[in-house]
Amino acid sequence: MTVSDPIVESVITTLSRSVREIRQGLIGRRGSANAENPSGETQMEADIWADDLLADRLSSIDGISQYASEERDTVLDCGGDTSTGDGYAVAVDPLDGSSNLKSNNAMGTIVGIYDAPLPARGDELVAAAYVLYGPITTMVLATDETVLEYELTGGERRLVRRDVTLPEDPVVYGFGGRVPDWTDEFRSYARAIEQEYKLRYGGAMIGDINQVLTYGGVFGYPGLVSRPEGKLRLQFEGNPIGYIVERAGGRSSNGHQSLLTVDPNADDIHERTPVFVGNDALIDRLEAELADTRM
Ligand SMILES: O=P(O)(O)OC[C@H]1O[C@](O)(COP(=O)(O)O)[C@@H](O)[C@@H]1O
Ligand SMILES: [Mg+2]
Ligand SMILES: [Mg+2]
Repeated sequence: MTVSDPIVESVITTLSRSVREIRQGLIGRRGSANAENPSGETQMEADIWADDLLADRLSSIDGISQYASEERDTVLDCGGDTSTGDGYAVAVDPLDGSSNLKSNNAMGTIVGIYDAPLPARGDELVAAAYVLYGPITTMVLATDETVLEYELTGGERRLVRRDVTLPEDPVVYGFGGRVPDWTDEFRSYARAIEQEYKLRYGGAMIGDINQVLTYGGVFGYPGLVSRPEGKLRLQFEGNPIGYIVERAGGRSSNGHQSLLTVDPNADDIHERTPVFVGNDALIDRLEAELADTRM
């Protein structure tokens, strides 16, 4: 099944065709690159390699005017002018959860396609997708029309689920950050959720989000006492995941409002944000618990 927007279709086709190579290329690149990304995190060899590969391929697509990623300081200009509506901007987390390379656990790739120059609000997304490198490789793609799940084999994508929707009865939860570093308000929310649902936390957001989309529930990486802005990045992680979960009938939040309505810091493409996504009722409860912490 192809997407009606030809630029989005080109990005998704290019991503699908690159995934086998990325997966194969992880072998031999599990070590640290002895370098830091702009967020100050140690980069793995595979982070840099996957970023170069995706930058090269996505930036050469007709209609893509900007490429940005977690692994590079600045936005890459690819021709065209996003501000005049001439082309889309792609924001990429080339490998999500790359610290899982060491222990050989799940990882992902995230792509947000914005109809605005970066950094942009999440409601400027026209599509977002993630690839999950699990026992099999799958991709979830959200557009304004629907959410689709594909299996990726041999460079091709095979539709396995149409109109992906969060199940109504939530089952799982997963929260990041060390418990002593949680705020009192978030801890109180987490304690209640723990009594009701099953813990699923794998150290790669994409793996955990895919569980939420499959079983229903809530994923969160909260603001911490030591780092109120949290860990995840708005442009590369929060917005695309918020868009996918909202399109699938759930909600996203930074603790107080939908991630898609947050005005980005124009000077910081790597801005971090608390991220919460999941079933409506669970995000409502979270926002009620955090209401008094609004700045
Ligand atoms: O190790 P922690 O603190 O649990 O953090 C895990 C979180 O950080 C991330 O790995 C951040 O993403 P990157 O690996 O792309 O930097 C998320 O995928 C995951 O949810
Ligand atoms: Mg990530
Ligand atoms: Mg990453």
